[in-house]
Amino acid sequence: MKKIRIGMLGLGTVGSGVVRIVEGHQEDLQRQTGAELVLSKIAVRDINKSRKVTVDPALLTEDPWEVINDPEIDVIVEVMGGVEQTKEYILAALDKGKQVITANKDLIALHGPEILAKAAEKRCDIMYEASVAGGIPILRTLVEGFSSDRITKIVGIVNGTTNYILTKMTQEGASYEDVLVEAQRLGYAEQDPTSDVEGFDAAYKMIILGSLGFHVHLSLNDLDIRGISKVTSDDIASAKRLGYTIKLLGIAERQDDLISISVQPTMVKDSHPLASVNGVFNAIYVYGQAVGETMFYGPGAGDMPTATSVVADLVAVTRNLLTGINGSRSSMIMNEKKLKSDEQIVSKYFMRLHVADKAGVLAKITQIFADYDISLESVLQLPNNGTDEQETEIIIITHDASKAGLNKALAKFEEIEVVKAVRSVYRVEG
Ligand SMILES: NC(=O)C1=CN([C@@H]2O[C@H](COP(=O)(O)OP(=O)(O)OC[C@H]3O[C@@H](n4cnc5c(N)ncnc54)[C@H](OP(=O)(O)O)[C@@H]3O)[C@@H](O)[C@H]2O)C=CC1
Ligand SMILES: N[C@@H](CC=O)C(=O)O
Ligand code: NA
Repeated sequence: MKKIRIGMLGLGTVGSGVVRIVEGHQEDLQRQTGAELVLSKIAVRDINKSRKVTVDPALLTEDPWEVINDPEIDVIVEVMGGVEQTKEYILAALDKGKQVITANKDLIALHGPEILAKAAEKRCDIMYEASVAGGIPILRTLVEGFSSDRITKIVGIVNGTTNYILTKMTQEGASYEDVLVEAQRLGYAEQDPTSDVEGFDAAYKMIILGSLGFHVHLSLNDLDIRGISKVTSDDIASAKRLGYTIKLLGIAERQDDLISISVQPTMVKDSHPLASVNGVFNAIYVYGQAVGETMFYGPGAGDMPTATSVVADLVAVTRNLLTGINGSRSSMIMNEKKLKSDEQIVSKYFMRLHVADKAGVLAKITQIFADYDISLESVLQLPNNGTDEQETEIIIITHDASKAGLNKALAKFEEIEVVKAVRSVYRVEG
């Protein structure tokens, strides 16, 4: 039986899962591919570190170039993270005609076009199913399952760490800091968890989803990005009171070839299926012109779910190696990218305003909204909590409004004396 030799970069959370699956499911994998999958070399930072899996110490090296330059190795599995240096390793591996599998969304989102071009030039596979939504086979679904349709909207909970934090804050009143530490311990968070909580990890994943779904090269500058670090327990309580749940949503839309894409904490109506996606689970809603609404659900992070996707790529690459068709998917004709302006981005919004508690205040506020063509769905004045009888809070949900109009109204609130503070603003979905 033909042997396919695998060189790994990284043996942490995901890498350990890959070793477990390749070893534990070897017989099934052989039956499916017709080849033996052999782990040949593994680069780590510290070969003396204790590991979650047992591997032959002779396989380990602290020099990734030893893996890349090994002429026996057919496939590089990159599960170490990092961007610039890692890009160098991957480009070098492709240059040597090796197939590449990666779980690295930062790398693909930031340097995808260059890496894909190199893979196409060398007729090599570059596969990255694990980079988006851990265990959900969403990239293959977008590229293959939806190849007959025109995708118009992708809405996703695509970061497990923040969904885990928001769920614990909502259901148990847990503190943001405590839950973040727990998510790190469980292997969900990135090496630098700022990427999770400030929305960058989700943004990288939305860039990948949007690029594959709409056939354009999206980049970081195309997104509005807001994370969850400023979501307060008061916001969560207000959402609950009105029948909403706060979720960090990535939203990519295409309308007449105009695209908008963002990542932001969003008020999701409790009746919407995304509102009940909890814990480390992810879900991606895909709207296609022909198919209508579809939703894909599963674990978004963690060792075994993520490794499932890596090894599925390994099966696909192995099959391609045996039939000699590697690289056939690396080139795709891309559309010209046209982004919506702020006037064209339309949504409902929720906001909490801290205002003076006196006659005429509400009239002033609604007039400002009217000046910018924003009509209101509901206005709720909270009972004064007694700490300051001169001031109170109102909660507003708008009808569909342009982002430009909303920003102008918010700037106006800064100027008028009766609005003491804009406490929070959220997009509303569902
Ligand atoms: N954790 C998750 O749930 C998911 C992670 N990912 C992505 O998978 C990748 C890996 O994540 P994860 O497994 O969590 O990360 P870990 O930090 O758990 O593992 C990283 C591994 O890479 C090794 N490594 C790091 N830098 C180097 C280097 N310069 N040279 C050699 N080895 C190096 C580390 O070595 P050592 O062990 O010696 O320190 C470690 O084995 C990242 O790109 C991440 O974004 C994607 C989906 C889900
Ligand atoms: N840190 C990421 C890991 C998977 O991509 C997450 O929390 O989703
Ligand atoms: Na996936």
